[in-house]
Amino acid sequence: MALVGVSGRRAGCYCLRAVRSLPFCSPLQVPALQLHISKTAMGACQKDFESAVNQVKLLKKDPGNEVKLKLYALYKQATEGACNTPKPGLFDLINKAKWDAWNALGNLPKETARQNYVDLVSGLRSSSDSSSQVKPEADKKRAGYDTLVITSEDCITKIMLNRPAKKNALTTQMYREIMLALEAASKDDSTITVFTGNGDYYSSGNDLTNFTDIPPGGIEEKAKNSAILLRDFVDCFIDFPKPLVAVVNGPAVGISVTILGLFDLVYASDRATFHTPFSHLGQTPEGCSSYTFPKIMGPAKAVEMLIFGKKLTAGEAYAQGLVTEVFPDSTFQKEVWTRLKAYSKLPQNAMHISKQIIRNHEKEKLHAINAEESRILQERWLSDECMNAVMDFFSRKAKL
Ligand SMILES: CCCCCCCCCCC/C=C/C(=O)SCCNC(=O)CCNC(=O)[C@H](O)C(C)(C)COP(=O)(O)OP(=O)(O)OC[C@H]1O[C@@H](n2cnc3c(N)ncnc32)[C@H](O)[C@@H]1OP(=O)(O)O
Repeated sequence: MALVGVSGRRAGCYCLRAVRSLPFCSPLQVPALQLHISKTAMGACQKDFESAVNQVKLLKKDPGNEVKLKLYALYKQATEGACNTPKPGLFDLINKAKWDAWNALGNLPKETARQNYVDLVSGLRSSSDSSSQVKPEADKKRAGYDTLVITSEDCITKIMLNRPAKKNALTTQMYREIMLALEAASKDDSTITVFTGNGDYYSSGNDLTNFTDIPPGGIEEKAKNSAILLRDFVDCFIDFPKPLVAVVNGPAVGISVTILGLFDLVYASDRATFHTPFSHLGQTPEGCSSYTFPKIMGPAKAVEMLIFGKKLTAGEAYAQGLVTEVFPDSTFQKEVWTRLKAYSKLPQNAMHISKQIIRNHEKEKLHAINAEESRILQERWLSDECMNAVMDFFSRKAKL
Protein backbone atom coordinates (compact mmCIF):
# COMPACT_ATOMS: atom_id res chain seq x y z
CA MET A 1 0.00 0.00 0.00
CA ALA A 2 1.34 3.46 -0.86
CA LEU A 3 1.64 5.43 2.36
CA VAL A 4 3.08 8.51 0.72
CA GLY A 5 3.02 10.70 3.83
CA VAL A 6 4.75 8.03 5.88
CA SER A 7 7.69 7.61 3.57
CA GLY A 8 7.94 11.42 3.26
CA ARG A 9 8.03 11.69 7.04
CA ARG A 10 10.75 9.06 7.26
CA ALA A 11 12.86 10.98 4.78
CA GLY A 12 12.27 14.12 6.88
CA CYS A 13 13.42 12.33 10.04
CA TYR A 14 16.63 11.26 8.34
CA CYS A 15 17.42 14.84 7.44
CA LEU A 16 16.50 16.06 10.88
CA ARG A 17 18.74 13.60 12.64
CA ALA A 18 21.56 15.20 10.71
CA VAL A 19 20.71 18.71 11.85
CA ARG A 20 19.39 17.94 15.34
CA SER A 21 22.53 19.22 17.04
CA LEU A 22 22.22 22.64 15.48
CA PRO A 23 21.80 25.56 17.86
CA PHE A 24 18.65 27.70 17.57
CA CYS A 25 20.57 30.33 15.57
CA SER A 26 21.57 27.83 12.93
CA PRO A 27 22.00 28.57 9.23
CA LEU A 28 18.50 27.11 8.79
CA GLN A 29 17.09 30.08 10.50
CA VAL A 30 18.98 32.87 8.85
CA PRO A 31 16.72 33.46 5.83
CA ALA A 32 13.63 33.37 8.05
CA LEU A 33 15.06 36.18 10.12
CA GLN A 34 16.15 38.42 7.29
CA LEU A 35 14.24 41.63 7.34
CA HIS A 36 14.89 42.40 3.73
CA ILE A 37 12.05 40.99 1.72
CA SER A 38 12.27 40.94 -2.04
CA LYS A 39 9.80 42.92 -4.09
CA THR A 40 8.45 39.73 -5.62
CA ALA A 41 6.96 38.81 -2.25
CA MET A 42 4.81 41.94 -2.20
CA GLY A 43 1.11 41.13 -2.04
CA ALA A 44 -2.09 41.28 -0.02
CA CYS A 45 -0.65 39.96 3.26
CA GLN A 46 2.85 41.45 2.95
CA LYS A 47 2.49 43.27 6.25
CA ASP A 48 1.44 40.09 8.08
CA PHE A 49 4.33 38.28 6.47
CA GLU A 50 6.89 40.92 7.51
CA SER A 51 5.48 40.91 11.00
CA ALA A 52 5.67 37.09 11.15
CA VAL A 53 9.32 37.24 10.02
CA ASN A 54 9.97 39.59 12.94
CA GLN A 55 8.01 37.46 15.39
CA VAL A 56 10.20 34.44 14.70
CA LYS A 57 13.04 36.36 16.36
CA LEU A 58 10.97 36.83 19.50
CA LEU A 59 10.04 33.18 20.04
CA LYS A 60 11.01 32.18 23.54
CA LYS A 61 11.37 28.49 22.76
CA ASP A 62 13.45 26.85 20.04
CA PRO A 63 10.69 25.47 17.76
CA GLY A 64 12.86 22.50 16.73
CA ASN A 65 14.52 21.69 13.44
CA GLU A 66 11.42 20.31 11.74
CA VAL A 67 9.60 23.61 12.20
CA LYS A 68 12.68 25.64 11.33
CA LEU A 69 12.95 23.72 8.07
CA LYS A 70 9.29 24.46 7.34
CA LEU A 71 9.85 28.15 8.07
CA TYR A 72 12.92 28.18 5.86
CA ALA A 73 11.11 26.49 2.97
CA LEU A 74 8.04 28.72 3.19
CA TYR A 75 10.20 31.84 3.42
CA LYS A 76 12.17 30.87 0.31
CA GLN A 77 8.98 29.97 -1.56
CA ALA A 78 7.30 33.22 -0.51
CA THR A 79 10.23 35.39 -1.58
CA GLU A 80 11.80 33.50 -4.49
CA GLY A 81 9.13 31.08 -5.69
CA ALA A 82 9.73 27.42 -6.55
CA CYS A 83 13.10 25.90 -5.64
CA ASN A 84 15.57 27.03 -8.30
CA THR A 85 18.99 26.01 -7.01
CA PRO A 86 20.93 22.82 -7.74
CA LYS A 87 20.51 19.96 -5.27
CA PRO A 88 23.37 19.95 -2.72
CA GLY A 89 25.65 16.94 -2.58
CA LEU A 90 24.73 13.84 -0.60
CA PHE A 91 27.05 14.67 2.30
CA ASP A 92 26.14 18.35 2.60
CA LEU A 93 23.43 17.29 5.06
CA ILE A 94 22.23 20.65 6.33
CA ASN A 95 21.92 22.29 2.93
CA LYS A 96 20.34 19.13 1.54
CA ALA A 97 17.70 19.15 4.30
CA LYS A 98 16.96 22.81 3.52
CA TRP A 99 16.86 22.15 -0.22
CA ASP A 100 14.56 19.13 0.26
CA ALA A 101 12.16 21.16 2.38
CA TRP A 102 12.01 23.98 -0.17
CA ASN A 103 11.81 21.66 -3.16
CA ALA A 104 8.94 19.74 -1.50
CA LEU A 105 6.76 22.83 -1.83
CA GLY A 106 6.74 22.37 -5.61
CA ASN A 107 4.87 25.15 -7.35
CA LEU A 108 3.02 26.42 -4.28
CA PRO A 109 2.12 30.03 -5.14
CA LYS A 110 4.13 32.72 -3.35
CA GLU A 111 0.98 34.17 -1.82
CA THR A 112 -0.03 30.81 -0.32
CA ALA A 113 3.50 30.30 1.00
CA ARG A 114 3.34 33.73 2.67
CA GLN A 115 0.00 32.87 4.23
CA ASN A 116 1.26 29.48 5.43
CA TYR A 117 4.34 31.12 6.91
CA VAL A 118 2.12 33.61 8.77
CA ASP A 119 -0.14 30.77 9.99
CA LEU A 120 2.79 28.66 11.12
CA VAL A 121 4.34 31.54 13.07
CA SER A 122 0.97 32.40 14.58
CA GLY A 123 0.62 28.75 15.74
CA LEU A 124 4.12 28.87 17.21
CA ARG A 125 3.37 32.11 19.00
CA SER A 126 0.17 30.81 20.53
CA SER A 127 1.78 27.57 21.68
CA SER A 128 4.77 29.38 23.20
CA ASP A 129 2.46 31.98 24.74
CA SER A 130 0.15 29.37 26.23
CA SER A 131 3.09 27.58 27.77
CA SER A 132 4.26 30.74 29.55
CA GLN A 133 1.19 32.84 30.22
CA VAL A 134 -2.46 33.05 29.24
CA LYS A 135 -3.03 35.58 26.48
CA PRO A 136 -6.32 37.17 25.45
CA GLU A 137 -8.37 35.14 22.92
CA ALA A 138 -7.73 37.73 20.18
CA ASP A 139 -4.01 36.92 20.22
CA LYS A 140 -4.67 33.28 19.37
CA LYS A 141 -6.83 34.11 16.35
CA ARG A 142 -5.31 33.63 12.91
CA ALA A 143 -5.06 36.76 10.81
CA GLY A 144 -6.09 36.88 7.17
CA TYR A 145 -9.54 35.27 7.30
CA ASP A 146 -12.74 37.33 6.96
CA THR A 147 -15.32 34.57 7.13
CA LEU A 148 -13.67 32.12 9.53
CA VAL A 149 -12.28 32.27 13.03
CA ILE A 150 -9.30 29.98 13.36
CA THR A 151 -7.65 29.18 16.64
CA SER A 152 -5.06 26.64 17.74
CA GLU A 153 -4.97 25.44 21.29
CA ASP A 154 -4.24 22.13 23.05
CA CYS A 155 -2.93 20.67 19.76
CA ILE A 156 -6.34 21.29 18.16
CA THR A 157 -6.87 23.67 15.25
CA LYS A 158 -10.46 24.89 15.26
CA ILE A 159 -11.95 26.28 12.06
CA MET A 160 -15.16 28.09 12.92
CA LEU A 161 -17.54 29.24 10.17
CA ASN A 162 -18.28 32.82 11.10
CA ARG A 163 -21.30 34.29 9.32
CA PRO A 164 -23.86 33.66 12.07
CA ALA A 165 -26.32 36.28 10.74
CA LYS A 166 -26.48 34.31 7.45
CA LYS A 167 -26.58 30.92 9.19
CA ASN A 168 -22.96 30.34 8.08
CA ALA A 169 -24.01 30.04 4.43
CA LEU A 170 -20.91 29.40 2.31
CA THR A 171 -19.90 32.19 -0.05
CA THR A 172 -17.24 31.65 -2.72
CA GLN A 173 -14.82 33.58 -0.51
CA MET A 174 -15.60 31.19 2.32
CA TYR A 175 -14.92 28.09 0.18
CA ARG A 176 -11.53 29.60 -0.66
CA GLU A 177 -10.72 30.54 2.92
CA ILE A 178 -11.63 27.03 4.09
CA MET A 179 -9.23 25.56 1.53
CA LEU A 180 -6.45 27.84 2.79
CA ALA A 181 -7.29 27.00 6.40
CA LEU A 182 -7.15 23.27 5.67
CA GLU A 183 -3.85 23.65 3.87
CA ALA A 184 -2.43 25.53 6.87
CA ALA A 185 -3.91 23.07 9.41
CA SER A 186 -2.40 20.14 7.53
CA LYS A 187 1.03 21.67 8.13
CA ASP A 188 0.72 23.18 11.59
CA ASP A 189 1.61 21.47 14.86
CA SER A 190 -1.93 20.43 15.74
CA THR A 191 -2.86 16.78 15.99
CA ILE A 192 -6.53 17.13 15.03
CA THR A 193 -8.61 19.68 13.13
CA VAL A 194 -12.13 20.64 14.08
CA PHE A 195 -14.89 22.35 12.08
CA THR A 196 -17.77 24.07 13.77
CA GLY A 197 -20.19 26.96 13.26
CA ASN A 198 -20.66 30.23 15.13
CA GLY A 199 -24.22 30.97 16.25
CA ASP A 200 -27.31 28.79 16.10
CA TYR A 201 -26.51 27.04 12.79
CA TYR A 202 -23.64 24.78 11.83
CA SER A 203 -24.13 25.90 8.22
CA SER A 204 -27.01 26.47 5.81
CA GLY A 205 -24.86 25.18 2.93
CA ASN A 206 -24.10 26.97 -0.28
CA ASP A 207 -24.94 30.68 -0.09
CA LEU A 208 -27.57 31.10 -2.77
CA THR A 209 -26.28 34.59 -3.55
CA ASN A 210 -23.40 32.72 -5.25
CA PHE A 211 -25.91 32.39 -8.11
CA THR A 212 -26.49 36.11 -8.41
CA ASP A 213 -22.93 37.29 -8.86
CA ILE A 214 -22.62 36.61 -12.60
CA PRO A 215 -19.35 37.67 -14.33
CA PRO A 216 -19.15 39.35 -17.77
CA GLY A 217 -18.52 35.89 -19.30
CA GLY A 218 -22.09 34.96 -18.32
CA ILE A 219 -23.69 32.18 -16.29
CA GLU A 220 -21.87 29.44 -18.26
CA GLU A 221 -18.52 30.85 -17.18
CA LYS A 222 -19.75 31.14 -13.61
CA ALA A 223 -20.96 27.50 -13.64
CA LYS A 224 -17.65 26.32 -15.07
CA ASN A 225 -15.59 28.20 -12.46
CA SER A 226 -17.92 27.11 -9.67
CA ALA A 227 -17.54 23.45 -10.65
CA ILE A 228 -13.75 23.85 -10.44
CA LEU A 229 -14.09 25.58 -7.07
CA LEU A 230 -16.39 22.83 -5.79
CA ARG A 231 -14.08 20.06 -6.99
CA ASP A 232 -11.00 21.72 -5.43
CA PHE A 233 -12.89 22.35 -2.19
CA VAL A 234 -13.99 18.74 -1.79
CA ASP A 235 -10.55 17.47 -2.85
CA CYS A 236 -9.07 19.30 0.17
CA PHE A 237 -11.30 17.22 2.48
CA ILE A 238 -10.50 13.97 0.66
CA ASP A 239 -6.77 14.62 1.01
CA PHE A 240 -6.71 16.08 4.50
CA PRO A 241 -4.07 14.07 6.37
CA LYS A 242 -5.04 14.55 10.03
CA PRO A 243 -8.14 13.39 11.93
CA LEU A 244 -10.94 15.76 10.94
CA VAL A 245 -13.77 16.35 13.39
CA ALA A 246 -17.12 18.10 12.84
CA VAL A 247 -18.66 19.68 15.93
CA VAL A 248 -22.16 20.15 14.57
CA ASN A 249 -23.57 22.80 16.87
CA GLY A 250 -26.92 23.25 15.08
CA PRO A 251 -28.78 22.59 11.82
CA ALA A 252 -26.70 21.64 8.80
CA VAL A 253 -27.86 21.96 5.18
CA GLY A 254 -26.57 20.95 1.74
CA ILE A 255 -22.83 20.69 1.25
CA SER A 256 -22.15 21.11 4.98
CA VAL A 257 -23.96 17.77 5.42
CA THR A 258 -22.58 15.88 2.44
CA ILE A 259 -18.90 16.46 3.30
CA LEU A 260 -19.50 14.94 6.73
CA GLY A 261 -19.00 11.60 4.97
CA LEU A 262 -15.33 12.63 4.58
CA PHE A 263 -14.87 13.48 8.28
CA ASP A 264 -13.40 11.09 10.84
CA LEU A 265 -15.67 12.02 13.76
CA VAL A 266 -19.02 13.82 13.71
CA TYR A 267 -20.28 15.04 17.08
CA ALA A 268 -23.74 16.60 17.05
CA SER A 269 -25.81 18.63 19.45
CA ASP A 270 -29.31 17.20 19.84
CA ARG A 271 -30.46 20.51 18.27
CA ALA A 272 -28.70 19.66 15.01
CA THR A 273 -30.59 18.51 11.92
CA PHE A 274 -29.23 17.18 8.63
CA HIS A 275 -30.91 18.29 5.42
CA THR A 276 -29.91 17.88 1.77
CA PRO A 277 -32.75 19.41 -0.30
CA PHE A 278 -30.99 18.92 -3.63
CA SER A 279 -34.00 17.92 -5.73
CA HIS A 280 -35.96 20.85 -4.30
CA LEU A 281 -33.19 23.08 -5.62
CA GLY A 282 -32.97 21.34 -9.00
CA GLN A 283 -29.51 20.13 -7.98
CA THR A 284 -27.74 16.84 -7.38
CA PRO A 285 -25.51 15.45 -4.60
CA GLU A 286 -21.91 16.58 -4.11
CA GLY A 287 -19.16 16.17 -1.52
CA CYS A 288 -18.82 12.52 -2.64
CA SER A 289 -22.14 11.82 -0.89
CA SER A 290 -23.43 9.85 -3.91
CA TYR A 291 -20.82 7.29 -2.81
CA THR A 292 -20.26 7.87 0.94
CA PHE A 293 -23.93 8.08 1.98
CA PRO A 294 -25.07 4.74 0.50
CA LYS A 295 -21.92 3.22 1.95
CA ILE A 296 -22.54 4.69 5.42
CA MET A 297 -26.31 4.26 5.73
CA GLY A 298 -27.26 1.88 2.94
CA PRO A 299 -28.86 2.89 -0.37
CA ALA A 300 -32.46 3.09 0.91
CA LYS A 301 -31.76 5.70 3.59
CA ALA A 302 -29.28 7.55 1.36
CA VAL A 303 -31.97 7.90 -1.30
CA GLU A 304 -34.44 9.33 1.23
CA MET A 305 -31.93 12.05 2.08
CA LEU A 306 -30.24 12.76 -1.25
CA ILE A 307 -33.17 12.39 -3.66
CA PHE A 308 -36.22 13.11 -1.52
CA GLY A 309 -34.61 15.65 0.82
CA LYS A 310 -35.68 13.96 4.06
CA LYS A 311 -34.39 16.00 6.97
CA LEU A 312 -32.84 13.87 9.74
CA THR A 313 -32.74 14.70 13.42
CA ALA A 314 -29.41 14.24 15.19
CA GLY A 315 -30.70 10.98 16.68
CA GLU A 316 -31.71 9.69 13.24
CA ALA A 317 -28.37 10.69 11.73
CA TYR A 318 -26.66 8.79 14.56
CA ALA A 319 -28.83 5.73 13.91
CA GLN A 320 -27.83 5.90 10.21
CA GLY A 321 -24.11 6.10 11.07
CA LEU A 322 -23.57 9.62 9.72
CA VAL A 323 -23.04 10.96 13.25
CA THR A 324 -20.60 9.44 15.75
CA GLU A 325 -22.34 10.63 18.91
CA VAL A 326 -25.13 12.99 19.97
CA PHE A 327 -24.90 15.20 23.09
CA PRO A 328 -27.55 17.25 24.89
CA ASP A 329 -27.26 20.84 23.68
CA SER A 330 -26.92 22.11 27.27
CA THR A 331 -23.65 20.21 27.80
CA PHE A 332 -22.57 19.84 24.17
CA GLN A 333 -19.58 22.19 24.11
CA LYS A 334 -18.21 21.08 27.46
CA GLU A 335 -18.49 17.36 26.76
CA VAL A 336 -17.18 17.53 23.21
CA TRP A 337 -14.16 19.71 23.98
CA THR A 338 -13.19 17.63 27.01
CA ARG A 339 -13.25 14.56 24.79
CA LEU A 340 -11.31 16.23 21.98
CA LYS A 341 -8.64 17.62 24.31
CA ALA A 342 -8.01 14.09 25.59
CA TYR A 343 -7.85 12.69 22.03
CA SER A 344 -5.49 15.45 20.91
CA LYS A 345 -2.85 14.19 23.35
CA LEU A 346 -2.61 10.79 21.66
CA PRO A 347 0.58 10.20 19.68
CA GLN A 348 0.29 12.34 16.58
CA ASN A 349 2.12 10.14 14.09
CA ALA A 350 0.20 7.01 15.06
CA MET A 351 -3.11 8.84 14.55
CA HIS A 352 -2.08 10.28 11.19
CA ILE A 353 -0.74 6.99 9.89
CA SER A 354 -3.91 5.19 11.02
CA LYS A 355 -5.98 7.73 9.12
CA GLN A 356 -3.93 7.09 6.00
CA ILE A 357 -4.36 3.34 6.32
CA ILE A 358 -8.11 3.71 6.76
CA ARG A 359 -8.64 6.29 4.01
CA ASN A 360 -5.89 5.93 1.42
CA HIS A 361 -7.28 2.96 -0.48
CA GLU A 362 -10.42 4.95 -1.36
CA LYS A 363 -8.81 8.26 -2.22
CA GLU A 364 -8.51 7.72 -5.94
CA LYS A 365 -12.12 6.60 -6.16
CA LEU A 366 -13.29 9.60 -4.13
CA HIS A 367 -11.43 12.02 -6.39
CA ALA A 368 -13.07 10.47 -9.44
CA ILE A 369 -16.52 10.65 -7.83
CA ASN A 370 -15.93 14.24 -6.81
CA ALA A 371 -14.94 15.19 -10.36
CA GLU A 372 -18.06 13.50 -11.76
CA GLU A 373 -20.45 15.07 -9.22
CA SER A 374 -18.95 18.51 -9.93
CA ARG A 375 -19.26 18.01 -13.69
CA ILE A 376 -22.93 17.04 -13.36
CA LEU A 377 -23.65 20.02 -11.12
CA GLN A 378 -22.08 22.38 -13.63
CA GLU A 379 -24.86 21.35 -16.03
CA ARG A 380 -27.54 21.38 -13.32
CA TRP A 381 -26.77 24.98 -12.34
CA LEU A 382 -27.71 26.04 -15.88
CA SER A 383 -31.03 24.16 -15.81
CA ASP A 384 -34.44 25.83 -15.55
CA GLU A 385 -35.20 23.67 -12.51
CA CYS A 386 -32.25 25.08 -10.61
CA MET A 387 -32.71 28.71 -11.76
CA ASN A 388 -36.40 28.62 -10.77
CA ALA A 389 -35.60 27.18 -7.33
CA VAL A 390 -33.00 29.87 -6.67
CA MET A 391 -35.43 32.58 -7.85
CA ASP A 392 -38.10 31.11 -5.54
CA PHE A 393 -35.73 31.48 -2.57
CA PHE A 394 -35.10 35.14 -3.35
CA SER A 395 -38.75 35.94 -4.02
CA ARG A 396 -39.80 34.27 -0.73
CA LYS A 397 -37.14 36.33 1.00
CA ALA A 398 -38.34 39.54 -0.69
CA LYS A 399 -41.93 38.92 0.49
CA LEU A 400 -40.93 38.61 4.15
C1 LIG B 1 -24.05 29.52 -11.50
C2 LIG B 1 -23.59 28.58 -10.46
C3 LIG B 1 -23.14 29.16 -9.15
C4 LIG B 1 -23.11 28.15 -8.10
C5 LIG B 1 -22.04 28.34 -7.09
C6 LIG B 1 -21.92 27.09 -6.28
C7 LIG B 1 -20.64 26.88 -5.54
C8 LIG B 1 -20.55 25.46 -4.96
C9 LIG B 1 -21.89 24.86 -4.62
C10 LIG B 1 -21.82 23.54 -3.95
C11 LIG B 1 -23.16 22.86 -3.90
C12 LIG B 1 -23.86 23.11 -2.64
C13 LIG B 1 -25.17 22.87 -2.51
C14 LIG B 1 -25.90 23.18 -1.27
O1 LIG B 1 -25.37 23.47 -0.22
S1 LIG B 1 -27.59 23.12 -1.41
C15 LIG B 1 -28.20 23.91 0.06
C16 LIG B 1 -28.33 25.39 -0.12
N1 LIG B 1 -28.95 25.99 1.06
C17 LIG B 1 -30.25 26.25 1.15
O2 LIG B 1 -31.01 26.01 0.28
C18 LIG B 1 -30.71 26.92 2.42
C19 LIG B 1 -31.39 28.25 2.13
N2 LIG B 1 -31.78 28.90 3.38
C20 LIG B 1 -32.91 28.58 4.05
O3 LIG B 1 -33.66 27.74 3.62
C21 LIG B 1 -33.16 29.28 5.32
O4 LIG B 1 -32.44 30.48 5.33
C22 LIG B 1 -32.76 28.46 6.57
C23 LIG B 1 -33.74 27.27 6.71
C24 LIG B 1 -31.34 27.95 6.46
C25 LIG B 1 -32.86 29.32 7.84
O5 LIG B 1 -34.16 29.86 7.93
P1 LIG B 1 -34.51 30.91 9.09
O6 LIG B 1 -35.90 31.36 8.84
O7 LIG B 1 -34.17 30.35 10.41
O8 LIG B 1 -33.48 32.10 8.85
P2 LIG B 1 -33.45 33.11 7.63
O9 LIG B 1 -33.92 32.47 6.39
O10 LIG B 1 -34.09 34.39 8.04
O11 LIG B 1 -31.85 33.34 7.47
C26 LIG B 1 -31.16 34.45 8.04
C27 LIG B 1 -30.47 35.17 6.91
O12 LIG B 1 -29.52 34.29 6.31
C28 LIG B 1 -29.79 34.16 4.91
N3 LIG B 1 -29.43 32.81 4.49
C29 LIG B 1 -29.48 31.69 5.23
N4 LIG B 1 -29.06 30.66 4.52
C30 LIG B 1 -28.75 31.13 3.30
C31 LIG B 1 -28.24 30.50 2.12
N5 LIG B 1 -27.96 29.22 2.06
N6 LIG B 1 -28.01 31.29 1.06
C32 LIG B 1 -28.24 32.62 1.09
N7 LIG B 1 -28.73 33.25 2.19
C33 LIG B 1 -28.96 32.51 3.28
C34 LIG B 1 -31.26 34.44 4.80
O13 LIG B 1 -31.59 34.81 3.50
C35 LIG B 1 -31.40 35.56 5.79
O14 LIG B 1 -30.87 36.73 5.19
P3 LIG B 1 -31.52 38.17 5.46
O15 LIG B 1 -31.37 38.41 6.92
O16 LIG B 1 -30.74 39.09 4.59
O17 LIG B 1 -32.95 38.05 5.03
